[in-house]
Amino acid sequence: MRYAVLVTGPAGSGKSTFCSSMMTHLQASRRTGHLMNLDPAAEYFEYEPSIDIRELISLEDTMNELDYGPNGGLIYCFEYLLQNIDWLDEELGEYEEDYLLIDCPGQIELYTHHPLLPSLVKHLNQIGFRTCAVYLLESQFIEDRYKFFRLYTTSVFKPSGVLSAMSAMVNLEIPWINILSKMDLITGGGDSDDPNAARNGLRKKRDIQRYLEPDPMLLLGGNEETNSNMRFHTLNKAIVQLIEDHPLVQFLPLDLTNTDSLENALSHIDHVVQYGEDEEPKEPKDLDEGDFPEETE
Ligand SMILES: Nc1nc2c(ncn2[C@@H]2O[C@H](COP(=O)(O)OP(=O)(O)OP(=O)(O)O)[C@@H](O)[C@H]2O)c(=O)[nH]1
Repeated sequence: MRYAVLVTGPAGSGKSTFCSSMMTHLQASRRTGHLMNLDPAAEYFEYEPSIDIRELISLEDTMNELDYGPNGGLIYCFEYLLQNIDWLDEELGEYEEDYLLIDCPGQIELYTHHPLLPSLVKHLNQIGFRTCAVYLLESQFIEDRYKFFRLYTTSVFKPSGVLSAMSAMVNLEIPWINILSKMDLITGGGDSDDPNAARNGLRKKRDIQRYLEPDPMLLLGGNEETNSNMRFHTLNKAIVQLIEDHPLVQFLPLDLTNTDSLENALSHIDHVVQYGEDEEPKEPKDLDEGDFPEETE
């Protein structure tokens, strides 16, 4: 059996860094894998991919020759890949390695409502790959609970981290792991001179648990909402209800600077790609109840 992991997530969420850390970790664990780049606009890789869509087609050439913008160009590149799927089959050859890690582009439209990735997954299944996806969301999202949970406004309405993960899951319909990336940036609050820093850090970790299994109750009592449109509020209320009624999205925290955390992510991937998703996902190892102090307020 061959295994493939689609590494997805918004731009800058850490997909390429995750792929290269995972490749290094696989090697250190005496396991093997191959990295495939699916981003026709990628410029630099810390870990050189062995299969690269840019050898078939590049975004820059597409934009120059067809006068497309970056989003239209990306879609064209994916359509071109699917029309020339023999190229991919040839590149994949007889790989029987542990994993094919597929580093995807950062345009979330590709995951949330285009049929292109589902078509690619279907093809991989047909040629004998068991496929799962990881969806990375930056841990900084939890610093703004509105941005994490529901619609928020800049100049336009934008879907939150939870909503975009949810719509990608629904669009792709394959075994799935959501990962909260860049956990090394969650310092735990307070600087090192602060005598309460360690305690604050643990309290912050406790809050994080409410984001790993998204608890929309975190939104109650907030007053950061600035949008005065009643219909916006009503819609957001319905979204909160939806998240509560359908707890589809859960996150695994990942700190790439910590080998145990990487191993934990890899063992989740191993499990999900082989057996599908558990009814009861495993508890993240590094956030046991015992790690947290009693709440005093
Ligand atoms: N501190 C920290 N920084 C990270 C981590 N992962 C990625 N970064 C940084 O975040 C930035 C984006 O990382 P990438 O791996 O290129 O993200 P990406 O999702 O592949 O980006 P696109 O391909 O543009 O969608 C880079 O500056 C990385 O060095 C992490 O775990 N911790």
